[in-house]
Amino acid sequence: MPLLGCIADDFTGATDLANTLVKGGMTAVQVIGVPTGPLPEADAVIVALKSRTAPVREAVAESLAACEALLAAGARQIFFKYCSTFDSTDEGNIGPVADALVRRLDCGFALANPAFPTNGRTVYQGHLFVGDKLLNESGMENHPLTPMRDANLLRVLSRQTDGTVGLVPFATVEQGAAAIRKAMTGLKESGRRYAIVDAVTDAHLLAIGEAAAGHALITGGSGVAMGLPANFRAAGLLPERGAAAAELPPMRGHAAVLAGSCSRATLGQIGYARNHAHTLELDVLATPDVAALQQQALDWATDKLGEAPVVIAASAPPEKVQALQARLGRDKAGALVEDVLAGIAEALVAGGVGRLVVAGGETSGAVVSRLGVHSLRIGAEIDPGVPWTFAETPGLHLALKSGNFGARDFFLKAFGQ
Ligand SMILES: Nc1ncnc2c1ncn2[C@@H]1O[C@H](COP(=O)(O)OP(=O)(O)OP(=O)(O)O)[C@@H](O)[C@H]1O
Ligand SMILES: O=C(O)[C@@H](O)C(=O)CO
Repeated sequence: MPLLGCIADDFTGATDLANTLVKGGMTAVQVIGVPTGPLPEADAVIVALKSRTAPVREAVAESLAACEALLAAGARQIFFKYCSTFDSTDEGNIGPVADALVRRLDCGFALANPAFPTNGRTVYQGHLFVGDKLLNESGMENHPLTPMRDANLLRVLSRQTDGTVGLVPFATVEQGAAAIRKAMTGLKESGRRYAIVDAVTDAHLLAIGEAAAGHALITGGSGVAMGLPANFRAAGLLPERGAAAAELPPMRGHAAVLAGSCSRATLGQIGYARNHAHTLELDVLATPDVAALQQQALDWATDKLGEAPVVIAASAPPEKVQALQARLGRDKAGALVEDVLAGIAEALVAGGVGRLVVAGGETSGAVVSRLGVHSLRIGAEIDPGVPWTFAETPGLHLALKSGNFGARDFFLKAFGQ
């Protein structure tokens, strides 16, 4: 029976959350899509959806179905995981999904906190920063699917919900769990449905987690989950598991990287790989043809597969992404690239790749679905927010890298190179 039931709006976000929980000593399994059968045994079950950019009704329906499955399995608390850069549009999907979960759980209130200080995401006076930049000046304003042009999370969330949004400010968070709990209760009693809670350090996140021990629903990035294992331990529900929580079978097979993220971090990692690994950059704008791009990649990779990774990227800088979107439309452009990379993944795995890194949440969703992966067991962390995972079917080690995560050498470091 899971202690914590999680609903993640994309696949890399799901592994990021699972990673945090495993580091906190919980076992965690990521289930792909709304579960249809019994849930796997783990302290935390994370249902990974591809709902971040889905139509609102679909995102809400799938999230509610996931919630039902988690509650039916006995989950004591529900966690709605979204991106640490609050990726969404004015239509949703963070607000509508959170609204539906608040109603389903009849809790009237939930905190909202995307902070992840280790990866540079902090929230101060309700404003989200990426490193030393406001969200809307961080590169996220150019995101292909969810451009973020406002750093004020009270405003951003207010546009997506029919409820109201309050703030638990830095000065309160600094005072610790009791003060945060009191402030959240006050906001709930005054009719606020959400509280954006400031957090600049991990200590803040631990205090927020402690303050939310009794909450039916928590919403946020993986950071705010840091404090949750301690709550279950304090309640006598979670034994000490230590490193055993992160054990995976031994790695085997060739190594490969597929990149579909166009984030600054991923573009930097591709730049590094260009000089340190076999790297192919597909020009989707020049050849917007799924079969031709797949053939090009597979012909190129065939004599290069081995211990060292081959890196295949469709990623492009903002002007090229915009040009393809102008030609095909935003969704079609994204879907075409996802289709290309999913097909390449399928052929690479059939050709002996057993260790695969995928960069980008939407991209990971497309690849994992194509490979017929049902669930992922979470292993050790490579870089903050990105663990190795193991998929029993088809017997593959996968690392699903959030677009903006990982050091410049991530694509080599993942394989110990
Ligand atoms: N050259 C390109 N032109 C247009 N769209 C592209 C191109 N390359 C990739 N894309 C699309 O951009 C989108 C990138 O989203 P994805 O979620 O994979 O990355 P991300 O948003 O950086 O990662 P994360 O969600 O983990 O933060 C995908 O839909 C992908 O297909
Ligand atoms: O929170 C994050 O930044 C990531 O886990 C993510 O959701 C990227 O898609």
